[in-house]
Amino acid sequence: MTKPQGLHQTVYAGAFVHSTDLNELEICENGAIGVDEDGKIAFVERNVEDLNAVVEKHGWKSPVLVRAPDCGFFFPGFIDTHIHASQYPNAGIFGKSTLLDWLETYTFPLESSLSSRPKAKTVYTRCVQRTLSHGTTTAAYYATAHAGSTNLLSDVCLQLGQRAFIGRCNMDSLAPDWYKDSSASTAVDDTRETIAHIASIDPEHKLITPILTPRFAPSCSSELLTQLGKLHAETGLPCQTHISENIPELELVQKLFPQYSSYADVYDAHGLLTPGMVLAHAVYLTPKEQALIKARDAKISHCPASNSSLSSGCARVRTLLDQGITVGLGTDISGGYSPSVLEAARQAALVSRHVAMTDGDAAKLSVEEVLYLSTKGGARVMGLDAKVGSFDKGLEWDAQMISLGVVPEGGTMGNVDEGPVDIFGWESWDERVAKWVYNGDDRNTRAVWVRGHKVHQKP
Ligand SMILES: O=c1[nH]c(=O)c2nc[nH]c2[nH]1
Ligand SMILES: [Zn+2]
Repeated sequence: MTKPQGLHQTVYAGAFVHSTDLNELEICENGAIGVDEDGKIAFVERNVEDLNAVVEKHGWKSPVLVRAPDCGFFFPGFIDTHIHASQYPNAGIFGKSTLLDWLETYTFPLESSLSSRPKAKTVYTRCVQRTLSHGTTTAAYYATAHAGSTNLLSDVCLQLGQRAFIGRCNMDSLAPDWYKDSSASTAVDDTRETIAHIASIDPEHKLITPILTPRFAPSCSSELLTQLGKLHAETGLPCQTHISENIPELELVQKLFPQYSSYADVYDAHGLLTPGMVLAHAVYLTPKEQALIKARDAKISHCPASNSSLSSGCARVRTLLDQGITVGLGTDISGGYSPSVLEAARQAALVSRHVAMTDGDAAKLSVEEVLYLSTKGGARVMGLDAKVGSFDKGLEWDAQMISLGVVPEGGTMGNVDEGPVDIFGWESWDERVAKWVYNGDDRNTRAVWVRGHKVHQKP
């Protein structure tokens, strides 16, 4: 992918909402954001009364104008810091299973079946279309152990215009014979093949970046973790894995890696606990592990819907944030049932209230905080905060246009197709945003852009 083709100077006018900090959401009712031909934000104007004067001030001749709907706003694209594209067909299918039996019963058979390229193409195309339609402009994907199908996922993301991190799943241990890497060295060779493929289709990683992906410690030999640690140091590529998701998994790690002091220490000892590492779940981290993660500046992907679905536990997000650890949100399809980061944000808020029932009110996450985690926090987790996550000059235009339903006078049912959020007109802007967080879905996502390119339009 080279310079975006066919872009015009565009002014996005109307309300915009974005996070400036963990606790702070800027809501600008009359804004104008200018996006240049490279898909970058050239100016952000507030309290705009005369749009022509703004355009003139910036010396723009005849830009394209895109207006937010009357009861709507522009919002940064969501960043899903942990999602298994290969598990998308199983979204919602988990019964009463928990992590280790869920992997055996549902997950390995489905992932293994994606050795079929036509099947992988169907699954990946639908997954990317679906997540785009929910406003996900960046996703950190797990594919499968197959290099060929993993490459196909990179192709699909590039073609459909989604910013993505693509990881071939490394697993040479404790998995069925019919679905695992035959050795550490074949696993690394296959991973190198996926890195080379991305270099051939997007050499500058403008949209697609490889991400090293040891599935989790129990499914990797020490030799494989060592080799991936070396590859991480050699290439500087980011890395993702799972950590401390449920109790039997912790016991398994203790059994398999008795020489290490903790789960986090296993990754650390293999050169994998670095600023480029994204650790999903982190439900049962000890204070010592949290301190180690903070010291190494590794990042955490909070996956609340998955943690509830597989009855894994409740991650202590407030504690992690208070330690200064960088946290983002993950849908974790298909441990999680929904491809929507908005749903993950809602679940993060609700799970934090369950935590508050035992730990106290300070654990509660606000609307502002969960929206931060789903955008700017996610960008920091993925090392993208100089590119995306908010509406600041110089960042790329990864954005979604949200519309909320306006209830007509008399309350007729005329416009229920506008989506599940009913705005009566007397709500403050803060309240409108809160209603979107707790009730909204993809029907409210009217259009989505990545690097200035429109990648989804509600039909
Ligand atoms: O939520 C999860 N999904 C997975 O696919 C997986 N593999 C190991 N551990 C895991 N956790
Ligand atoms: Zn996962």
